[in-house]
Amino acid sequence: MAVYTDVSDEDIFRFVAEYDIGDVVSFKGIAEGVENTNFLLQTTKAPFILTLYEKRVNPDDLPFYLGLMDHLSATGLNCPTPIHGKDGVALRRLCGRPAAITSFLQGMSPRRIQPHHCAGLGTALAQLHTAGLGFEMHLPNALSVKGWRPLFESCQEHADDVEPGLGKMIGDELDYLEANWPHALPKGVIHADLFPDNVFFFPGKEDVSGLIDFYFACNDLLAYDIAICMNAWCFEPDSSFNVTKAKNLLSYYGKVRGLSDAELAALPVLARGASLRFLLTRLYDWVNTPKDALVTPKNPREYITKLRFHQRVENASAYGLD
Ligand SMILES: Nc1ncnc2c1ncn2[C@@H]1O[C@H](COP(=O)(O)OP(=O)(O)O)[C@@H](O)[C@H]1O
Ligand SMILES: N[C@@H](CCOP(=O)(O)O)C(=O)O
Repeated sequence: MAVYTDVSDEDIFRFVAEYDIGDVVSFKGIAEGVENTNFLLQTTKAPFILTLYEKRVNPDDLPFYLGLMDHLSATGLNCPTPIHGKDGVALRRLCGRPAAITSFLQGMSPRRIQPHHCAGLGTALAQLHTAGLGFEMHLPNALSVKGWRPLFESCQEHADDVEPGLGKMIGDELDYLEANWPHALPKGVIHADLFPDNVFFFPGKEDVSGLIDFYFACNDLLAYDIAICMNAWCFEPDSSFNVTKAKNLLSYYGKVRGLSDAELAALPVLARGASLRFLLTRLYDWVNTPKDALVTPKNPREYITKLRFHQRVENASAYGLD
């Protein structure tokens, strides 16, 4: 349950009066999500999402996230549009926290991922990367290769509690990635957390209906975002890699934004990096989340398996490309 901050009826009536979005009809907490507090807000005009930004989001980064959603919406990408108050301001405060209202997106995240979902994802991801090229603000990725070692050092002593030998495995992998990271690949705005829960489809339709949760978005290598998606979408529940899903993701991406030979060649190392990034944040949460916390931490072991798979990959043909 991710409602960390309680908002009273009086608070919400007062807050909504600062906008031109009609009157409150209903207002309820959303259980899904882990980072922020989200409410579904129905007014006399439309449904909206109200988000209160919790401790893990750096308030200094919020103008980037909201500005990016404004920018992407203006290009026609279907993502939450920040709603500006009567004074023109989108980022406000509610119950002591930074807060914003965004448009509500119709659609559902897929429960059982099928190969056609990965095709739709590939198209949507390339459209996002292309649309992001015109966005002028800049936010470096705090969770890219430079950030991984300090993150590991903050939880290293507990790594072997998750799996014996994990500390050494991560240390060796960090050495490899720091020496081989492909810094010169094309850069731009990436979503950086485009897991199935952040991608909506209409039932029975192949195209993505919308993308949400831009609160890890940043500037980094575009192909690194593809590697994150490959990990999140192309492994089966039994941990096997589904090459058809990967092929769909990569080939539909390539129809919108062509991938260079250098990007394709770098996919195995990028996929190793993407595995390590989520292994580390999950390991950190695993050892730092109190037993009675509202949200159950995600299992780091899933990303140990994914990392091992990519360590054995020699080139991008393992991902279904000729
Ligand atoms: N703009 C939106 N339109 C529709 N539903 C949304 C929107 N934003 C968030 N949600 C709902 O709220 C849930 C949590 O949102 P998310 O941004 O993933 O939270 P967190 O950042 O805390 O992980 C989503 O799974 C979705 O059900
Ligand atoms: N996708 C991350 C956790 C972040 O979750 P989200 O609800 O903000 O998308 C993971 O799987 O480790």
